[in-house]
Amino acid sequence: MTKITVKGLEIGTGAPKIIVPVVGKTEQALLGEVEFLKNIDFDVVEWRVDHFQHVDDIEKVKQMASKIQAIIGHKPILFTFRTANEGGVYPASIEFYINLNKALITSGFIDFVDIELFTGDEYVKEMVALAHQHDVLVIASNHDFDKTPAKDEIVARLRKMQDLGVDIPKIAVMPRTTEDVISLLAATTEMKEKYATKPLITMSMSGKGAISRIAGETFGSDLTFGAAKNASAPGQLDVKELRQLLNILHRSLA
Ligand SMILES: O=C1C[C@@](O)(C(=O)O)C[C@@H](O)[C@@H]1O
Repeated sequence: MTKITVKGLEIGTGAPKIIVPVVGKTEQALLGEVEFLKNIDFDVVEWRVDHFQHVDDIEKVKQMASKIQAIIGHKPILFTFRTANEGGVYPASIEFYINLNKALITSGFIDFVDIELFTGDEYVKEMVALAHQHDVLVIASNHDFDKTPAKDEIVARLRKMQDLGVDIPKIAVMPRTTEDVISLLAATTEMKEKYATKPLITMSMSGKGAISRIAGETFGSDLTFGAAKNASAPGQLDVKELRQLLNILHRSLA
């Protein structure tokens, strides 16, 4: 499996790396969250721009991205415009989704961009090509906030993302039963052991699925989301406790 190194962070080896979301609505709230991260032990910051009150203003979004980079740019920055269909808070047209992502990919302010698989194969391929021209890595994503698809379907979606050329495939699903959590973990291991040529991110959401957010080193997920001030999805653990748990499991595996 190839590992990826971004701003000195090695992804795909050792304990899973921690991504912390920032979800501020106003400029002040957002920059406050980013400042707060200066004293937090984490690996990647995710700006969930769909929470930002000026998300519809591309110039303002670029300005904010430059401010975030100025504060915390020694760590990798992931730009995520989550659509309402997949759990985001701002309903945007596909045209706007594409334009905003393109503007940020070419801005020089981000290291990773999140692109949703279901926006379409051609679009994903186009974004991958553009991102790679600008030294930006692509995390493809898919979310099901209602249920957990069958194991084979989860593996098929992750393989499809990989085949489209993205750098990190990601899937987040909602468990209704403990068996659903086991399906997500089994899919992760199957993907990792049989097909993966890239690092992966998988998680089962909510309290029931929280085990999947700490056990990535065992089952094959290379990054995990933890909350600093505010969570961006159900089941995210506090970043400090998350690091401790990841380190405990890493030591027992070593
Ligand atoms: O895709 C994901 C994963 C996530 O939904 C989670 O369950 O931790 C949180 C989101 O902010 C992120 O973009």
